[in-house]
Amino acid sequence: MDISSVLQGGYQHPLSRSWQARRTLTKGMLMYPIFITDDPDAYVDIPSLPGQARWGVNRLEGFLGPLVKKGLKSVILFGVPMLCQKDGSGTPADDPKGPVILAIQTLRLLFPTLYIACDVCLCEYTSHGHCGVLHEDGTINSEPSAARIAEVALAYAKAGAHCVAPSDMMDGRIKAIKRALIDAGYGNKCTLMSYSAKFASALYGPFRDAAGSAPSFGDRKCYQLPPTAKGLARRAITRDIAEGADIIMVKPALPYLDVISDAAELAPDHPLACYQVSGEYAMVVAGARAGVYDLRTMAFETTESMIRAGCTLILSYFTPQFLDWLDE
Ligand SMILES: NCc1[nH]cc(CCC(=O)O)c1CC(=O)O
Ligand SMILES: [Zn+2]
Ligand SMILES: [Zn+2]
Repeated sequence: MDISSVLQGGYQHPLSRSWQARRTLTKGMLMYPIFITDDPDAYVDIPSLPGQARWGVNRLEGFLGPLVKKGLKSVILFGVPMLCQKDGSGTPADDPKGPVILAIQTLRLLFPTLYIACDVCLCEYTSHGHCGVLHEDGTINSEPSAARIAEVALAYAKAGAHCVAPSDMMDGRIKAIKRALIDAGYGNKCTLMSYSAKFASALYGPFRDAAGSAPSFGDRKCYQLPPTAKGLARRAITRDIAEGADIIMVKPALPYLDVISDAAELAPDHPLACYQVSGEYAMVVAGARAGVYDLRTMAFETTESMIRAGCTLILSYFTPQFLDWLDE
């Protein structure tokens, strides 16, 4: 064989093959999404998200204690209110007795080393189920939406969140949140992670089921990006950097690896997150159950593809399993 043809043959040992990775998955790269509900003793399985549940605040110690021992470094909280009175501006989102604020305070006390991020959105708390404040005709009213989102983000920062992550997609919200954090003295206490390139995806189904946050009319296509919108995604990433985002996120992950790679090029000096969303997780689990592949192999393959594309942080429902797998 000609020398110039030799490629694989030079790396016959598994260790030398592992050196082909520019970066490998570590526990610190994983952020675990968890659902907090307002019945403090609740533990309710989510059938469309196998292995995931809605948790009451009193259950968090038993749920997360063993994971923190295994090396869990960060979580992102989603509020799932069942008992509250929803309204047009999502008033329960920053209720000081609401599940998210109580969970932040509880987790800070229980696990001093755990990094606590909070999803910030109105859809779980609005009567119409949309992510912002609406005009009378049902269209998004951007300015009051951004102002309201900033109010909620600041309340989470004041409760002790290390990171706020707006997933609403309203224009101008990154600037509004950064301003609100700085003006209230939280500019150097709280990270701002923007769901910058969030696409209108069919893969959010299990999440909406889990969070009870499906819109009561219409869809989210006017504020989430069309799946074909490579250019709009690039503009959103550039805009959010200019508006003060500390971390950029792409969501979903696997069908949008090119966008992750674009983000790595547009924001080379920022941490870059991606969210392997509920439907992606459910697909990987369903395929394994159908015998298409081995679950662990596929979980690693999908996650490593995101790292290869440029991510430094992955929001993953597989986090508890990876804490075991990465020790083996
Ligand atoms: N703003 C709500 C929100 N925040 C995170 C997700 C999706 C997460 C997942 O599917 O795992 C969604 C759903 C949506 O926008 O409809
Ligand atoms: Zn929302
Ligand atoms: Zn959200």
